Amino acid sequence: MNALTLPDIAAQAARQPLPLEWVGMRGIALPVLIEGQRLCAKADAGVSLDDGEARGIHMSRLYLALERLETQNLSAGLMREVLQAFLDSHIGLSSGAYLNIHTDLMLKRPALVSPLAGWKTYPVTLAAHLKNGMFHVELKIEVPYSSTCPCSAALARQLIQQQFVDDFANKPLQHADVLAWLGSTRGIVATPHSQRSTAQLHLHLDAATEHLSLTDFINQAEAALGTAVQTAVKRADEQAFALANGQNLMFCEDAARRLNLALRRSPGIREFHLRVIHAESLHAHDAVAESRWQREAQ
Ligand SMILES: Nc1nc2c(ncn2[C@@H]2O[C@H](COP(=O)(O)OP(=O)(O)OP(=O)(O)O)[C@@H](O)[C@H]2O)c(=O)[nH]1
Repeated sequence: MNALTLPDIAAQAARQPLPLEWVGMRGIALPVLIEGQRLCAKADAGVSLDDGEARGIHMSRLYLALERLETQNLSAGLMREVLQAFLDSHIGLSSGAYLNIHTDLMLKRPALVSPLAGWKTYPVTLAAHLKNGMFHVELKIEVPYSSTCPCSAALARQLIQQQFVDDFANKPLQHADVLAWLGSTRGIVATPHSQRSTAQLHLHLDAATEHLSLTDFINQAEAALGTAVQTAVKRADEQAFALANGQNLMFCEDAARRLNLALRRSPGIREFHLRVIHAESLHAHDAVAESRWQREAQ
């Protein structure tokens, strides 16, 4: 039997004629290049099946069109090229093409004070579609950070004041005594609660953006929050981190507002939806805030 005699079920007529919105493959293993970094990714590739009479799409054509993602830096333009290849290989069958790339971006981050550095991963999804000639690309990034509760900090300060009143009642204040007291556990009888938190950024990018810098978006988000989680840490770094947390006390609402204001200044974004999740240590549930923004039409 040769290739010409292989049965081609996809070319048959559908038994139950009906168009389908999305047909393709999910979770295709694929090495991709992002900002020069070779990353292990999973791709979802699909097209619409507009011709309800057609039995099936041609999965292998979508699969093979992904090949160019192995050798070229991932960009909006490259994703558009791949989507166009999906459509070109499904003329008469499909008017919409879809491509999602899921990966973990790895960034080496310096310590706050010491000359150390270490790696952090940031889950990333790039989702693009090309439909009736309209191209659309979105980027989802998760950024971990630390948040310290401002209310808890104020309550702790009040207890520290009360302890000071108790310990120094009716005593003349001596600089050395106060300094020693501040350095003792009595000088910090209560501590505010803080928690590892996550910002989920869902960015709708300008379709014309050629240079896609995920690192820039992550850096902007971390700078706005001021309390990025650390990698390699010595005591000097931990002390600097404690200071950063003390200087950036935040409810989830504060974090959402900070990110909103930073991202709307960021070039290349035309719309976003963000969610911050504070995995509370005070509660067994999370504190969550969401925010949206859309650039006004010019
Ligand atoms: N459409 C479709 N194909 C599937 C599915 N599951 C597995 N396949 C297989 O995917 C393989 C590739 O499909 P095609 O791209 O049409 O393969 P082909 O006919 O050899 O390639 P072309 O000549 O380019 O059409 C076939 O062997 C299908 O049986 C499915 O659920 N739907």
